[in-house]
Amino acid sequence: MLSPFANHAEKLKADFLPRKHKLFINNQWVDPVDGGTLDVYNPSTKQKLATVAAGNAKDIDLAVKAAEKAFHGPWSKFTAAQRTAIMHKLADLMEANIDELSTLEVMDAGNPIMHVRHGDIAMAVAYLRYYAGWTDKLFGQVPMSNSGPEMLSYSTRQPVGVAAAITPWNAPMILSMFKIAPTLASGCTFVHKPAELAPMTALRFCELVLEAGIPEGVFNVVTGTGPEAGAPLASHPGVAKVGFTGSTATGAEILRLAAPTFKRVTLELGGKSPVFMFPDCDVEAAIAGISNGIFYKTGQFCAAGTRLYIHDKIYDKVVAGFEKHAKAAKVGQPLETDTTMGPIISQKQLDRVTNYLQIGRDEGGEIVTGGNLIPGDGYFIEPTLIANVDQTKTLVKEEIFGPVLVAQRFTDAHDLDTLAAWGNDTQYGLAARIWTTNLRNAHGLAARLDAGTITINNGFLGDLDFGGFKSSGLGRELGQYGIESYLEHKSIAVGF
Ligand SMILES: NC(=O)C1=CN([C@@H]2O[C@H](COP(=O)(O)OP(=O)(O)OC[C@H]3O[C@@H](n4cnc5c(N)ncnc54)[C@H](OP(=O)(O)O)[C@@H]3O)[C@@H](O)[C@H]2O)C=CC1
Ligand SMILES: CCCCCC/C=C/C(=O)O
Repeated sequence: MLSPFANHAEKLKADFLPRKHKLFINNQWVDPVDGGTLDVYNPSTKQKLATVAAGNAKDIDLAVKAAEKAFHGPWSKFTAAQRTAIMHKLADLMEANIDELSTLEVMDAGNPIMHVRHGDIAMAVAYLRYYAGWTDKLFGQVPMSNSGPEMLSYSTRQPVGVAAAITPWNAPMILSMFKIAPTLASGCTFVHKPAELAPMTALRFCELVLEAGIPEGVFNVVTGTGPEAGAPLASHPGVAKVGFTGSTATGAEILRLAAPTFKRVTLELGGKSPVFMFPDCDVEAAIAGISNGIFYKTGQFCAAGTRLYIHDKIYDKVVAGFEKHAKAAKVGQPLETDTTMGPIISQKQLDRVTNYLQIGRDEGGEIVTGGNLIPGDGYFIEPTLIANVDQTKTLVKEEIFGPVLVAQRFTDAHDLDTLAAWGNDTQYGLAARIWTTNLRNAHGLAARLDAGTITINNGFLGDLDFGGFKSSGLGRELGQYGIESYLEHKSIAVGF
């Protein structure tokens, strides 16, 4: 069946993709100073998609200087209402181009079109509009004075300055938007280093920025590698804030790079999120939840529920149910609208997943379903469930970042403290999922778990902020907390 998105793919192949892609600095498309390039590949075909510029420290310096100038330029005179209006205009442009943007992101990152079109990109538009509503709600305070009527104290908030974003390949547009929207709402300016494996929507987005009329220097994109472009951005003295999503190891490096100039840093890092399934839960809903949760982005999702703790009474039913969903899943070309799961992003990531599967086997794990590569053009692998594991096993502790679940049993003999201790027994604390209709189990376990986002009878994310405990990160994105790190607080005391 020809995908209704195929015409967008053809148009992109004929026009946007073959262009000489440059860096976007000061509202201009510019060549990188040293002229480097990087090839970008489609993970579902292994074919070259495009060639982009490989920026380095010199280009980062130009971009940060443009952003610094813009921070003090016309952008600083924009009223809150004007920032709101321009953000809505950008959101309108995203909506007008949503099928094309979604198709481009699918070709670049490999996630299924229906997830990208109706999930990632639609949500990115929603987050842009959400933060457009925050521009005039960034209040300071006026306390009752401790010093009596002789003094008036008040606080104000102001944008921190240049905000850098360093983003990964698994959800390129939405993870960028987690940073773009609060940047624009707060009045900061922006320099973005997208992932070298999937930078194409970040570049197409710059054209919408131009069309929306965002002033020069406010929004800049430097493509390139982590060490060559990401590191100089994270350490640049002109940058006030770094928002990073990616691996825990690189997050630690970002903190180190940002420390000498005391940048505000938010990190959204890895996860190994537990899923607790109690016998009183809606078992079919829970099976659908764990299945969709691991099909989503082929398990390359930081908050994926990957460690199952299933009550003995429903264990066999859940495992059989997942197997049925896994066998029925359509793993394949992500531009086809009935595709359930796309490819892994690259050979390196596929090797990482298969290496973990081998470790799982070597440590005595039983592959209940999946475990095999799927022959074809891209980096495809079956959704996999591994049983016969316990807390000591590598696959229960480490982030795999692929479509792999590990399952363990619990019984009535295990109390909430024991379950929470298992849940908390990793370096991570990003998300946790609880399936039960018992209020005591639901809220009692949620209270005991160290995780930034806990869902109860819902397998995805919540409506509030997003971020993690422990090695899963620092700070929060989204919601009210998500804009805090883009603002400084200033306390002013007036004597009479
Ligand atoms: N939390 C999440 O959502 C994600 C977690 N991961 C985890 O990370 C593992 C490895 O993936 P990987 O792509 O290497 O993730 P990284 O954390 O290395 O990459 C994320 C971003 O950081 C950049 N980067 C890399 N090194 C540096 C550096 N020294 N200074 C500044 N920026 C840098 C990358 O650039 P470049 O693209 O050039 O590498 C990319 O833009 C995955 O298997 C998964 O476990 C990965 C992606 C997302
Ligand atoms: C439709 C909402 C998608 C949210 C994706 C968030 C991804 C996070 C990550 O993997 O870091």
